[in-house]
Amino acid sequence: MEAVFIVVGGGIAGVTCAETLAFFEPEKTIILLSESSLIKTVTNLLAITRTLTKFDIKEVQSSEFSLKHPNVKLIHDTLAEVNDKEKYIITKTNKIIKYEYLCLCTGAEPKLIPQSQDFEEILGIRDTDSIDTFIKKINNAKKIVIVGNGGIASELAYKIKNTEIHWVIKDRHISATFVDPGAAEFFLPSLNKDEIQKEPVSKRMRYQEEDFKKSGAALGPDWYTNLIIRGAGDINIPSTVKIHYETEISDVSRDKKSEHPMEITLSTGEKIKCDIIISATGVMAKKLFKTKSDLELTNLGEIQVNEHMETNIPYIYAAGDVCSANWSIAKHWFQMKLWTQARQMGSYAAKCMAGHLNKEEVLQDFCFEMFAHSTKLFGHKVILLGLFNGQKLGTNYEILIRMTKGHEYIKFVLENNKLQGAVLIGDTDLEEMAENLILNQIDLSPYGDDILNPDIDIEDYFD
Ligand SMILES: Cc1cc2nc3c(=O)[nH]c(=O)nc-3n(C[C@H](O)[C@H](O)[C@H](O)COP(=O)(O)OP(=O)(O)OC[C@H]3O[C@@H](n4cnc5c(N)ncnc54)[C@H](O)[C@@H]3O)c2cc1C
Ligand SMILES: NC(=O)C1=CN([C@@H]2O[C@H](COP(=O)(O)OP(=O)(O)OC[C@H]3O[C@@H](n4cnc5c(N)ncnc54)[C@H](OP(=O)(O)O)[C@@H]3O)[C@@H](O)[C@H]2O)C=CC1
Repeated sequence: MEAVFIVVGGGIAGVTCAETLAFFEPEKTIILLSESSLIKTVTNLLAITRTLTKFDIKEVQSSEFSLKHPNVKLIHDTLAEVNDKEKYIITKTNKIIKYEYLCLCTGAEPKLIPQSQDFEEILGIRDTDSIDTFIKKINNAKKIVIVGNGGIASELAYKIKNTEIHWVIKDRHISATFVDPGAAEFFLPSLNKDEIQKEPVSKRMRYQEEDFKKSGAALGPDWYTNLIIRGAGDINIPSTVKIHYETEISDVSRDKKSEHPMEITLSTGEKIKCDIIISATGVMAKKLFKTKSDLELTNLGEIQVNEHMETNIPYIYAAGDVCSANWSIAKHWFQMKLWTQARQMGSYAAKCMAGHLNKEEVLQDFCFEMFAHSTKLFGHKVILLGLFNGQKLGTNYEILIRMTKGHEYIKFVLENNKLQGAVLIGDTDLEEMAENLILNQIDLSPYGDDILNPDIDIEDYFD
């Protein structure tokens, strides 16, 4: 078997890469090697600003995907080996497929706390398989521990019902991978769920893959939208979330006879009994295949790519969570393992491969000029732009904040009176202006603190 392009991985990076190739190279053969038969694609893509997009995620069967992209052949298999000398791959079922260009989009997997090796009660969340296991276990749990302080921990602490939750974090404030202490303070009231949630008792999964191998692609944004995550506690008693700040799990033990069989010991010495432990402690690149030549990796095992998403091995590209941007990056951009970036990288890698094939120069995509992330945390709309937490700025920056409890939290990060980043929580309607100010580096000294004065329409200044 042979193809001009082989894309490995059925996550958003791989699927977008294959779709983009299908668009630019409709006459060429493209193979998408995917472990699962459900394909997640993006629909209703809408640009909110130059760098922010809004979209829906749609799951389609492979047959539907093939109908839409007739020159993409879907193969359900696992990449086992790449012979980059003779340019072919070998799959787990011993298929040999020749390629001209190969793009590795094999994603990542949860990086669990070390004690997970000894206890099956320590769970990670990544794909539909892992969420199935989690739902089954949590349905019987009255007391749980969540460890980690990023996106997944924040979502779970907010979303889980009818359970006593102990949230163990290393930092002084919640959701530290995304926000500063001020924004964390803004979020805290949303965690105290003093009302009983009046949601339907249905436990329908958003992602139904009953007949297929489920493991694979990361769940991605809105994964819990139609998912009721309930523990075994009294339905009439709301969840409680106790946050254990500035501490880590130093030990885990099990006593099967106890009402709550697991016990964790924190670095502070405190002991907590619980039924399950969720380790939401980040991800590590998934690279379980062999290559003839050595792929250049970071010390975290991510595949290094240059400004054209090319690895060090000729004709092999990589995109999404598995890769690390190893180019001279723009001042206001940095990599985070996010859905949007995986999609952008997949699409850009496809353009680069097509450009390489046709000997055309491809300019780097504009999306790598400025970091932009739109999400929802604790029920609030959150937009993060540029160096939103003063990343890369050392101590030489100023912060302007405007906050209305329960309504909005706006933070501008300025260096030499120029906007470097922004946190916009709530319906602020400031994303377009903030984006322009960051991209154009307009001198804001004439406006002073008025830039965040709610009585002044800042946009008038720039008309
Ligand atoms: C619970 C959860 C919620 C999230 N929420 C958000 C959010 O709200 N916003 C956001 O921006 N990001 C979010 N993310 C992160 C986002 O989902 C990921 O960054 C993104 O999906 C990564 O896409 P990817 O295609 O690079 O990798 P993956 O989705 O991991 O896909 C990799 C694919 O490669 C396949 N694969 C691996 N090895 C092989 C092999 N050897 N052969 C064949 N196939 C292979 C895997 O099966 C998988 O299908 C969330 C992640 C999780 C887990
Ligand atoms: N709304 C969104 O945009 C969402 C995005 N995601 C993405 O999905 C991926 C997985 O999410 P998640 O697992 O939350 O990963 P994140 O990388 O977001 O967060 C991991 C957190 O765990 C902490 N941590 C790491 N190791 C330990 C340890 N041994 N003990 C205690 N804490 C530890 C990290 O702290 P430190 O950084 O100090 O090491 C960090 O606070 C990420 O790429 C994330 O960005 C997930 C859900 C929602």
